[in-house]
Amino acid sequence: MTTQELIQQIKIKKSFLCVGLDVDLNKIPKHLLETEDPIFEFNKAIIDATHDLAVAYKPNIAFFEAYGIKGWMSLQKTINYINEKHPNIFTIADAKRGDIGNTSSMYAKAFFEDLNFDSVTVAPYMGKDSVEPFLAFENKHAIMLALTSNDGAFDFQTLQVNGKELYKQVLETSKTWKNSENLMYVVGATKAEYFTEVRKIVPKSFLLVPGVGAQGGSLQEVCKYGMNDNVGLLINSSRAIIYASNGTDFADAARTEALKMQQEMEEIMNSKF
Ligand SMILES: O=C(O)c1cc(=O)[nH]c(=O)n1[C@@H]1O[C@H](COP(=O)(O)O)[C@@H](O)[C@H]1O
Repeated sequence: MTTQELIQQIKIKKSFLCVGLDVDLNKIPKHLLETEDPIFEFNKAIIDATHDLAVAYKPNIAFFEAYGIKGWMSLQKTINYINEKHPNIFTIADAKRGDIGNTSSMYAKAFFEDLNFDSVTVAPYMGKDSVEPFLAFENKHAIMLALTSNDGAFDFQTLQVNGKELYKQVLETSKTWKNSENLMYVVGATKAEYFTEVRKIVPKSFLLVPGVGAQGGSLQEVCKYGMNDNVGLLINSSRAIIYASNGTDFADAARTEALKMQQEMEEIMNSKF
């Protein structure tokens, strides 16, 4: 999907919500465990209940890999279901990859060619040649960790390097890489006070923002400092939406939570544009 198409969808749906698919068999409703593929059945129900309210889905690959070959097959069924039923929805493989060039090329093939995701999350620690292979695909995007939502973000990302905080250096350097227009960045909602600085360096880029809901970040604060003229934000919520209920009403409960977020987003968009 192109960035322009994503912007279009945000305008049509009045939403910049990304629903995170972090499926844990210990948390899903018990009746689904009797089906042949509980992870897929869970995802399918969540997607059916929220697709008109969300512009993106983010399966977190760890939650599939944890179940071995079966989990990987559930992932494939999930991405195929989204691509076939809802081709206008932006898909994110949250895999946080990045390795020497030839290895990164294979990771990129796995997520872009085999599974046909629109984007994959990558870690910047190994530098240019570990990220550029993900940028070589037309209409595909690498979403690079810049300032993450967890407490450990302060271990390295905010340390001073060359007289500035490391995350700023990461953002600046990445802009010099080949096909950098295919880059988006992760900035955690729990770090709302940093968005002004981030926007000084990457005013136009899309930011994937996890950390609202279960991690306590504020949608209003993020939008205040992080929104640009095209919205430029994908706000992810995983647990607060998908585990709103663990009863047979789980999909309806997920829809209610997603609707609350979408309505808040619509209000923000109406007041800003
Ligand atoms: O790359 C991510 O998506 C990510 C980066 C980050 O800084 N913090 C973060 O929480 N995430 C992911 O975003 C999701 C957040 O889930 P909830 O806290 O349940 O909404 C998880 O899949 C995390 O792995």
